[in-house]
Amino acid sequence: AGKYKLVMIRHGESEWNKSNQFCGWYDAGLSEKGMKEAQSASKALKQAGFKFDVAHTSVLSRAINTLDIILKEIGQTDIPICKTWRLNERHYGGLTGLNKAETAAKYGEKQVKIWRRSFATPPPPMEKDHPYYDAIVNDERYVNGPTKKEFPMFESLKLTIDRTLPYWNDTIVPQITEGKLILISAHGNSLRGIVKHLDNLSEDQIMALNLPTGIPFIYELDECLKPVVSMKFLGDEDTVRKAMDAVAAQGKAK
Ligand SMILES: Cc1ccc(S(=O)(=O)Nc2cc3c(c(O)c2O)C(=O)c2ccccc2C3=O)cc1
Repeated sequence: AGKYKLVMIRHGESEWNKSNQFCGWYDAGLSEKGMKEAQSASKALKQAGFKFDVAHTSVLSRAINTLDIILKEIGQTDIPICKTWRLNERHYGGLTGLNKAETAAKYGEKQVKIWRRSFATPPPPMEKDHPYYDAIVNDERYVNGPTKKEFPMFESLKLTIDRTLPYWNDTIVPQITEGKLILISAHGNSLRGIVKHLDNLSEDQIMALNLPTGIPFIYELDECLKPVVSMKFLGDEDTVRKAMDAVAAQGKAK
């Protein structure tokens, strides 16, 4: 068993996941299904009996609401919650709001394939005339950052990881080494940054990994924060098996 434990969860399905649109920094809410996923995650966490000291999440409602549902269910709504843009989902730039058909129609299948397979190729920027430009850029939830200079108009997976890891190293790691039990409720791509770093995964390996939504997973770390237990899913037998099969299958997907 490791010296330190850490629990993470990718938020449940959002209204825009359901309609298969690039969500990114648009503040879509959880769908009914997404709320149910958070509820069942709560039961698994309650079962496990974790006593969290602090929680970290993004500034987007779908991750915050997932965390709130969990903390209510396990009766730990009194712990500090740290919200940071650095745990936000990847910013999909000009693709924000587009669905699969619109993306292919606008940019072509070839370009979609390139984007899909690349670690450092960014999507087109979100221009000032984008329907969600003002709502996102002027949102007061960003008063504590990013700065005007840092505010992304698009992100590759590489750029997303590069802005998530400083928060992991500078804020979360010190709390772990102080012995705090931490819960992180975040997004597919910001959690990829943490998992890639912890398990020292390659760019291809992390791109092949799609974390399941709404299923908590544990890392146990040794005194050097090296994982002795990686991505241990929590839940009933069926949920855990499905999650492990899904993650394993993707790893093989070419
Ligand atoms: C909203 C949506 C569009 C396209 C698809 S897809 O079936 O073509 N699969 C797909 C597509 C992409 C991606 C993807 O993972 C994927 O499975 C991306 O990661 C991606 C990243 C930056 C720009 C564009 C893409 C991207 O088009 C799924 C969902």
